[in-house]
Amino acid sequence: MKVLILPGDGIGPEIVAQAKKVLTVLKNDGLDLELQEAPLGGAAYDQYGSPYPEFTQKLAREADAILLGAVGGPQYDTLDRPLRPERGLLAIRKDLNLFANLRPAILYPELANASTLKPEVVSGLDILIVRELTGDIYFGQPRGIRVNEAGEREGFNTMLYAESEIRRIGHVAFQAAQKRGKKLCSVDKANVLETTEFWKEIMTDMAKEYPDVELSHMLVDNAAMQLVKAPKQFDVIVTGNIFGDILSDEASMLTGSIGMLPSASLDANNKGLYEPSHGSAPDIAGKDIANPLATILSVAMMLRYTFNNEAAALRVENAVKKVLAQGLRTGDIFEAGTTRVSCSAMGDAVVAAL
Ligand SMILES: NC(=O)C1=CN([C@@H]2O[C@H](COP(=O)(O)OP(=O)(O)OC[C@H]3O[C@@H](n4cnc5c(N)ncnc54)[C@H](O)[C@@H]3O)[C@@H](O)[C@H]2O)C=CC1
Ligand SMILES: CC(C)CC(=O)C(=O)O
Ligand SMILES: [Mg+2]
Repeated sequence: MKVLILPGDGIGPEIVAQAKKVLTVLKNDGLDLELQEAPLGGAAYDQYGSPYPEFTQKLAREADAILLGAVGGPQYDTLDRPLRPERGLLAIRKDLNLFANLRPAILYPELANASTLKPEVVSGLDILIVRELTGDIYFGQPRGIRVNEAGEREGFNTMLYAESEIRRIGHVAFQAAQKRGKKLCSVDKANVLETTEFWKEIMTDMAKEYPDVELSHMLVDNAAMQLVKAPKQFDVIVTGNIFGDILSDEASMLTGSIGMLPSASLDANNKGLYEPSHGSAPDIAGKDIANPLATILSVAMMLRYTFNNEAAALRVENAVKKVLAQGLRTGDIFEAGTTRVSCSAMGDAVVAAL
C-alpha cells in the first residue's frame, strides 16, 4: 500500500512527523506500507512554483492513501490566487475526486473539561459530519473580482450543485447513518438559497431509499446554534462544502480543541486523503507545541476506510486514549492537574502506547 505524505506548511511538518512515527511502527509490525513524501501548498510553490505541482500530482494519483498536514500561511496571501496554497488543496481534492469528507467529532471522556460546553451537555458526544468536498461555492464558476457596469469593483462566487453531486454525498451520509444511530440531519439554507433548496429536495427524495434512516432538515444558522446548545441531538450531519467547513470547526470545540478533529476525504472507491480538520496554524508554527492527535487519528481513519484494517485503526485510537488517560496534554487541551507536553513528546507517547 502506497501512502503519500504531504507535510505542507506551518505546523504541517511538525504534526505529520508524529503521524509518520505511528505509520512507521505499524510498518515495522508488518503492515505492508510504502511511504513517500511530496510537497503541497506553499512548500510546493516555494520548490516548484505551483501549489500542486506535477511531481506531487503523479505521486498522489499513484498512491492508495495520502496523509496531509495543512497548507497556507500569511506569506502566501499576496500571491496570484491560482498560486495560493489553499488552491493547491482544492486542486488535489478535485483531481482525485475526493468528494466525501468525513469529520467525526468525538469527545474523549478525559477531555470533558476541555470542551467549551458543560460536561453534562457534551459527555458521550459522537457526531459525524459528512461534508461534500468538491462542489459548492468553493468550486462553482464563475468566480473572481471584477469591475461592474457602474465602475465599482465587486467580488463574486457561485454556489452550485449538480444533482449527481448531491446524490453521491447523500448515499455516503445515509449509509453512514445506517451503520450508526440511524439519524441523518441535512443542513441547508433552503429558505434563501436555491442551491440548497435543491439540495433539500434531493435529500428528501433519497430518504425513500433509506426507510431505516430518520431524515431531518435544519437551516444552517439554527444548526450552528443547536451544535452549542444540545449537540447530542445529532448523529450524522450531511451538508455542503462551505457549511460543513464552518460547522466542523465549530463542532471541534465541543471535543476540546480543533487539534482533536481528524478527517477523511474519500473518492467513490475509498481512496482517501487524510488530514486534521484544522489549518496550518501559523501562530504556533515552528514551536513544537501543536496538538498532533487529530493527524494521528486521521491515520486511524486511513487504516479504517482505505486499508479496511479495523484492528489497526482501533490500535491507534486506543493508543491515543491511553496517552489522554495518562494525563498528557498539548497546550490547547491542557488543564490543571494534567501534564503539558510538546507536539513531538505527544507523538512519542502515542508510539510508546502503541
Ligand atoms: N486543510 C488545510 O490545509 C487548511 C488550511 N487552512 C489555512 O491555514 C492558515 C491558518 O488558518 P486559520 O484560520 O488560522 O486556522 P487554523 O486552523 O490554522 O488555526 C486556528 C486556530 O487554531 C489553532 N490550532 C489549529 N490547529 C491546532 C493544533 N493542531 N494544535 C493546537 N492549536 C491548533 C491555531 O493555533 C489557531 O489559533 C490559513 O492560511 C488557512 O487558509 C485553514 C484551514 C484548513
Ligand atoms: C482551503 C480550505 C477549504 C480548507 C479548509 O478550511 C478545510 O478544508 O477545512
Ligand atoms: Mg476548514
